[in-house]
Amino acid sequence: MTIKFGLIGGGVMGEALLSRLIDRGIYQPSEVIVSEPQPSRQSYLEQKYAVTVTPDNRLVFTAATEVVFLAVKPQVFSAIAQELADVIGTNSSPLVISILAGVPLGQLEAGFPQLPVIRAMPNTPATVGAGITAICLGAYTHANHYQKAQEIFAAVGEVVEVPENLIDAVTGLSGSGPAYVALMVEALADGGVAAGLPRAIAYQLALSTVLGTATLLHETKLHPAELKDRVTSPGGTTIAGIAQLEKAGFRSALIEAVIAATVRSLELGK
Ligand SMILES: NC(=O)C1=CN([C@@H]2O[C@H](COP(=O)(O)OP(=O)(O)OC[C@H]3O[C@@H](n4cnc5c(N)ncnc54)[C@H](OP(=O)(O)O)[C@@H]3O)[C@@H](O)[C@H]2O)C=CC1
Ligand SMILES: O=C(O)[C@@H]1CCC=N1
Repeated sequence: MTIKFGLIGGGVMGEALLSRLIDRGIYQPSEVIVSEPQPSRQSYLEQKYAVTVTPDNRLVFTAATEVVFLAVKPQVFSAIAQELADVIGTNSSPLVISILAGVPLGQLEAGFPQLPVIRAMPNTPATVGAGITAICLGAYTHANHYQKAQEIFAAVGEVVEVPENLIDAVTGLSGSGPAYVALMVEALADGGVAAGLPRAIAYQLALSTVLGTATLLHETKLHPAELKDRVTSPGGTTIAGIAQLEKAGFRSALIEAVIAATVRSLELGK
């Protein structure tokens, strides 16, 4: 069968995408080739997904007819672009999709001259199909490339299109955001333990509270401030907790976290 989808970098995000694309039948395992340097990781991916795995990025690039998906760390992008330089144009001009934080379309298009390129920023809930991905389109893309990227990222959650000048902010918010939320769940559970709850129950309560609140906001479209007001009884427990959060700069900490991650994303592209 023809190899249609090539994945360069079979790490956390590469595997998240790969597993859902195969699960959803968007690509058959026989249509996929993955390059990955680590032998233990190679055999893991080969056994789990029945795809072809190789250490050879050039082979992936030349074999894939539809899409080459870049899921390596931004720091190795230049080395990979150099490694692929003389095979670009020797295959069927695949759509290149990059999820590399910070690496701008300009650099991607310089690395893959004349090829359609899409820069994207997914997030780790993609692993369970609950991700959100922002995409921006390069200069050589057409409607069919946009549709292909939509199809691929819809397999792992929601998709939004943004102009490229917003993608670093997307990275600071939803790309990095799962770590902030995980930290919050952990800290809430710690608070429960400090207040006397057993660890397992504290964790269950913390996780369910975050999940339930997100579902409630999502389904009712309530404004977060409105939900906060509904929980907060006059002279009650919640306002006592909120006063403490405000004293500790909770909102400001989150705002500054998103800004710092956005700035770091911009730095990664320099
Ligand atoms: N993690 C996240 O939440 C998100 C990450 N991203 C972006 O996704 C990209 C990948 O991140 P993530 O999956 O977390 O990172 P990982 O380190 O888990 O995955 C990168 C993979 O690429 C492999 N690799 C390293 N060098 C090469 C090479 N020269 N050729 C081929 N493969 C190579 C690594 O192997 P080895 O381990 O042996 O070095 C590893 O398996 C990054 O650019 C990141 O900015 C985007 C959105 C969210
Ligand atoms: O931390 C990072 O750089 C990557 C990009 C977004 C999430 N993880």
